[in-house]
Amino acid sequence: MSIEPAPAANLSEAAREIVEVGRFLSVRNFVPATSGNFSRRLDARTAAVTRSGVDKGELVEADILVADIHAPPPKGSSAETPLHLQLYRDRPEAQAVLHTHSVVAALLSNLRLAEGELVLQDFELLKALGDTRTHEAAVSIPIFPNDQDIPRLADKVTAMLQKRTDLVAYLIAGHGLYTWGRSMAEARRHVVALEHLLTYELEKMKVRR
Ligand SMILES: CSC[C@@H](O)[C@@H](O)C(=O)COP(=O)(O)O
Ligand SMILES: [Zn+2]
Repeated sequence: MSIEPAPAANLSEAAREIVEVGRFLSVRNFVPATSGNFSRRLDARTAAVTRSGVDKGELVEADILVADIHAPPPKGSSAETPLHLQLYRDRPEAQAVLHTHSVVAALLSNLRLAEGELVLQDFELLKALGDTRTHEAAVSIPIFPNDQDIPRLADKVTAMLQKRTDLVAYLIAGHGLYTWGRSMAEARRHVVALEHLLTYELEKMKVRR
């Protein structure tokens, strides 16, 4: 049975969810310094997105800006806003998008970039991702080379999302993780589960050396 998407949020609910998730991810060291950015869909046309350059563990409501998903990003919003808006266009069911910068996401994506993807398999925790129901599933996480040209990177991600309807996340090499969900709770669960799964994968590489 698939999970019903959470209803779109009003701006103050969305801001509260974003501030809360920022604290949650920051205490786990998933968004060091001013890294990471978050968003929450408001309706079919708009999303709330974090301001650029602030510590994402110390967000306040005024750091949450409203973006039109079909228009250029609002002034002052995250440098990576195009990656969020593109996801709301490509995945109508997406209600929240979270971007984190953990050590394991940056390191493993660097080490495995040449493969173009990580295929996660044989872990019980895979069942925390989307509609995955068994550890026997193979969950693919594409890895894109890092790029300071965010619109160009967003175009590459869009091309991938159009081909692959099964995706729940992607990595940017040496940079971090993007994941999304049908609610903020689901997106947050994806971050936590993926952090563990990436750690398992990295440990597996050490054991096999
Ligand atoms: C502090 S370096 C990280 C940034 O370059 C970027 O990748 C990032 O995640 C945060 O950018 P921001 O513009 O604050 O949303
Ligand atoms: Zn980033």
